[in-house]
Amino acid sequence: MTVHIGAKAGDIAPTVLLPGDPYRARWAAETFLENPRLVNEVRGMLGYTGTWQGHPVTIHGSGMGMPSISIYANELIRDYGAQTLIRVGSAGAMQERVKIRDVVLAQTATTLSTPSRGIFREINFAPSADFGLLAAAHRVATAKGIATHVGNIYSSDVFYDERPDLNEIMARHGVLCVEMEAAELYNLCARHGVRGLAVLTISDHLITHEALPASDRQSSFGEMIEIALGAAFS
Ligand SMILES: O=P(O)(O)O[C@H]1O[C@H](CO)[C@@H](O)[C@H]1O
Ligand SMILES: O=c1cc[nH]c(=O)[nH]1
Repeated sequence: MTVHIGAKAGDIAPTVLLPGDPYRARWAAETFLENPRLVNEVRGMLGYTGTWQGHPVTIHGSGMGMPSISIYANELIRDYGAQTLIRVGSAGAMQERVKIRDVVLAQTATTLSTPSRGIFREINFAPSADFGLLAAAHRVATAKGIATHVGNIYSSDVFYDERPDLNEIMARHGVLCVEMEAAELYNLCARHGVRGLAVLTISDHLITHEALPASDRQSSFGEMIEIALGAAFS
């Protein structure tokens, strides 16, 4: 057990999927895993472990924002030995060609700052996905006929942004979408030498202002879960 995860040693699989929403963790575990069992509910941050095609998998909420995912990713890696961490999250599209419900594979994550800034100081570290996982996710998606966008995303500290000029600059530099956790996940995976990837589904559109309801964000993003699971065990 750790401060934030009540699972016993051995209850967490080496492969962990990390949705921001703990209820998406429950939905994904009940929908995609065989024999899912609840292994954590400290602070309501639900975590389930089961198997997928015979492979042990944990699906655990990360909470919203980089400080929150930092807590869970640190404990999962350092205390439970997680080796592969795949964020499965929602995101807001920043390009017209990226549509609602499209899937984005985050090759890199641009930020203004992350919880790791205190370590990196003058270094503009480039948070990047594990290439093997990224390539596998692209192969799995292509084989399933799911079109994906692959590229740079924006990991923001805020959902309600008072700086529209930042979005304009990001969009002009080809950034595909905005979310709130991937950059710090990539920083931590690099630091600890484990594999990290973010697979995202577009839930909002910053240009058209379309937005999916909370119920869809919780329990209708199956394609990204299938891509994440397929990539983890390719
Ligand atoms: O749907 P999740 O995975 O929580 O991801 C996105 O949704 C939350 C904001 O609504 C942030 O956590 C953002 O990154
Ligand atoms: O961080 C996020 C997540 C979904 N949609 C957004 O606009 N921002």
